[in-house]
Amino acid sequence: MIKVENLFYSYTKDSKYAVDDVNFEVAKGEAFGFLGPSGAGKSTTQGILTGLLPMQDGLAEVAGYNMKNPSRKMFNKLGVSFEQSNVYGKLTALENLEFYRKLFDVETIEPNVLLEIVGLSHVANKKASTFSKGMKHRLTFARSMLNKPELWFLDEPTTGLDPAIANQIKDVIKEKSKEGSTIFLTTHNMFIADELCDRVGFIIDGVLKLIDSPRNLKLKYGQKLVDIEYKDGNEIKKDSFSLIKEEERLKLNHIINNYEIELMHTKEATLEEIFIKVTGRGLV
Ligand SMILES: Nc1ncnc2c1ncn2[C@@H]1O[C@H](COP(=O)(O)OP(=O)(O)OP(=O)(O)O)[C@@H](O)[C@H]1O
Repeated sequence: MIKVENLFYSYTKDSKYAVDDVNFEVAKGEAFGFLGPSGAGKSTTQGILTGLLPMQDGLAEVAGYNMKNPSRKMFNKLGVSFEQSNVYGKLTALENLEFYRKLFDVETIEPNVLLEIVGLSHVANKKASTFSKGMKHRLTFARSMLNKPELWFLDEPTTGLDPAIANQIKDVIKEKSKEGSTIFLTTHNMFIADELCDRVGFIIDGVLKLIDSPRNLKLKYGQKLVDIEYKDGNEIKKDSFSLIKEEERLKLNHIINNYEIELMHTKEATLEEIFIKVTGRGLV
């Protein structure tokens, strides 16, 4: 669904690249996450793939269209929900969706249905200018679903939303993913990436450092640890052991056999820890 080869982009049109020789593919039906800190090149890549930024160097194919020469028809297949996306303040939530609906040549979803999904039904007839940032965000998200997109671009889909709404949005994304939509999601939130994505790419300073599934990354880079709390006389002791190192496993066995265990659980490496291991930098 997306094919990117040797993609470069420079805002200054020199050798200072915001996207620096990036290569990846996203298969149909896959949920792919672009993970990186602020300024890594996520939005720039997404901008090129959605036609907001012109192609400079390399190859980018999106939904079968070459981005050197994208066709208007391509937008019938895409859904785009970016943080800075426009909603018209003078129009109501419903009018906004009705307006955008007319831009598509394909079958669209009833705006009222979408407002229900994103929890904005009660303000359907209120002007968008009166909305909070989170509400505008949800309206943009609803707009991005109008044309039942085959390929859905989501930029920080849950940032700035209260936890209940964020969960609702995550559920919608999971549902669409199950139904077979291809998702290209950019975020610096590793929990979102871990929860929603089949594969993630780590990008930093415009360079895509590695791509793999969250599970493989955890197996490859994570060190399985067991945290344990146990009673030693009247004292509660805490310890942490690696399941990989023989010596530590023996110590763990010794504690299990000789002490009363209060609490014990395994701990996986998080994507954030792996990101730091791979790139030497954090996600913020
Ligand atoms: N319009 C612009 N003009 C000049 N430089 C820009 C412009 N937009 C982005 N950049 C630079 O390009 C690089 C990549 O930025 P980009 O916005 O793609 O990062 P990002 O990973 O999306 O960050 P964020 O998570 O903050 O959105 C950064 O060094 C940024 O300063």
